[in-house]
Amino acid sequence: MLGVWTPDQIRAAEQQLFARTPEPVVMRRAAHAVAVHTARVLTEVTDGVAGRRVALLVGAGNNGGDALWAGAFLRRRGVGVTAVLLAPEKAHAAGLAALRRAGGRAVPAEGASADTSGIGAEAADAVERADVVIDGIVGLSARGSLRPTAAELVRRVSVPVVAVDLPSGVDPVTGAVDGPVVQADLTVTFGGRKPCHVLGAGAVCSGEVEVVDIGLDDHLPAPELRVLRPAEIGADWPVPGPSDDKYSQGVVGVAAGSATYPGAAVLASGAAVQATAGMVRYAGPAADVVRSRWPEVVATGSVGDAGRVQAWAVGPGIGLGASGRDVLQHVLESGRPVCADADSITLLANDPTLWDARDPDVPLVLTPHAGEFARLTGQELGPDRVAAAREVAARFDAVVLLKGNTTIIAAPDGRVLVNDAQHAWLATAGSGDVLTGLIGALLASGVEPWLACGYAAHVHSLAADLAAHGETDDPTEPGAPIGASALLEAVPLAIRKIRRAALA
Ligand SMILES: NC(=O)C1=CN([C@@H]2O[C@H](COP(=O)(O)OP(=O)(O)OC[C@H]3O[C@@H](n4cnc5c(N)ncnc54)[C@H](O)[C@@H]3O)[C@@H](O)[C@H]2O)[C@@H](O)CC1
Ligand SMILES: [K+]
Repeated sequence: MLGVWTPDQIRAAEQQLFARTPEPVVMRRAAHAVAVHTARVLTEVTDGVAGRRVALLVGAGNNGGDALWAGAFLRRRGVGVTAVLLAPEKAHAAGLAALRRAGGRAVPAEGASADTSGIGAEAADAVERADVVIDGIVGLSARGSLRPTAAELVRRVSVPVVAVDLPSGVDPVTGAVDGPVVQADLTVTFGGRKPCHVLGAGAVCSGEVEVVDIGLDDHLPAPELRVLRPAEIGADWPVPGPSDDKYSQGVVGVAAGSATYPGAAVLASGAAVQATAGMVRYAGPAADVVRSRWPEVVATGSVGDAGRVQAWAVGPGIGLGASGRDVLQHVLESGRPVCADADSITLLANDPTLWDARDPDVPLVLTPHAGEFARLTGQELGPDRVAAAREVAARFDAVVLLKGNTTIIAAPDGRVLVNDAQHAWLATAGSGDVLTGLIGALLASGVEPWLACGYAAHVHSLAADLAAHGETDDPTEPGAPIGASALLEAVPLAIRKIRRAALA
């Protein structure tokens, strides 16, 4: 797993490091890495380093200091470097001196200009003629989006941007963006990923993220968030072994859909079929439709007749009436792990006595989208989705998978996984039903619920990406919209892909 640490965790570790290694030494390490990566980007876009031009956007703090020192290192490789100072009187003194000693220039961002923007002519010229821009406007101490002068400079950038630590304008803790922001091609960060690199708009604005070792590792506590690597999901994805039979791999029960709306039943059952090789039982009024689409599913009319299962996936399309409530109650009373989605979340929100049906020792997974989350908690979801998911996981003693372009998976003990889809192809009717089936199947196979959600979320978003790109299988090519059936069809491709990653 990749760790993600909050700015507070990083700052505390940094203080411990500074007790042993002086701050300027650490900053030079950080800045040197920025310079090395910028040189790589320069080579990619201009086929060379010496004689190329780099503009540094420099704010008031140490983030700007990193940029200035990176500029000094680039000067040594023959790059023409101009620092554009957003707060000239507050610019990092040692970094600025290092840049000047190395032959770099520094100009104020504001000054007499040819237009009404207030951007000085030299600053405008530096940004517009640069081959690569380094964003050192603001880092870990960022508050809010870019201020007007910085925003105006950033608006003029039309070349690749290397962000120091994080793209300026994103909230370091939540990844939220509510105004002008830097869109980086590459973010060079220090010691470990920060939440803004993996959450929401921040993840998009970060571009590629390079983590540089500056000696913080020994001082970092357990990470606040974690991101699963495809290879580890692939290595752990349940597949049959020589001694397995259909029962030993886990039987999943699917309680979804209705006679009028059988789609949810077909999709959730199909996802369970595609996810693992054991057995899928369907229980509900769409039994005939499910059987005709998925002949391998053992389908019955009601949960009472379903037979033994190792886990239940319940909710999509079961309705909010008495029959849906009965289904949910039966499933919760079964003493088996349950993935409760869609209508079951609303049913739980409408009737809190349903919580009494649950055996507290048996894992429960809740998979709300923002609307269901608000119903369940009685309050709207704010920008800090991680804190919200963690709080609700603890409150309901359940694993909470909060849906969105960035999926947050919180366990009751506070562990949080993040899955950033990096695309929006999953925004299609029925995709949630597929996710429910995937999670149910993994629970039945005995995968720990928090990980089961992480595995399912990853395969779900990967399958959508593969389906959208069809035969090209190339995410840099334009994709085409998909429906949930195409998503479902791509699930085996996605599983093969992560299993292949595990072999590499
Ligand atoms: N934490 C670490 O381990 C290390 C941190 N380093 C660098 O230090 C940075 C943090 O430095 P600082 O704490 O000095 O803070 P920043 O450089 O992030 O911010 C400096 C100042 O900018 C102002 N500011 C906040 N939001 C703003 C906005 N939206 N627009 C304009 N100005 C804004 C604030 O008043 C703040 O004091 C990191 O991001 C990283 O680049 C590195 O030098 C190496 C080690
Ligand atoms: K920055």
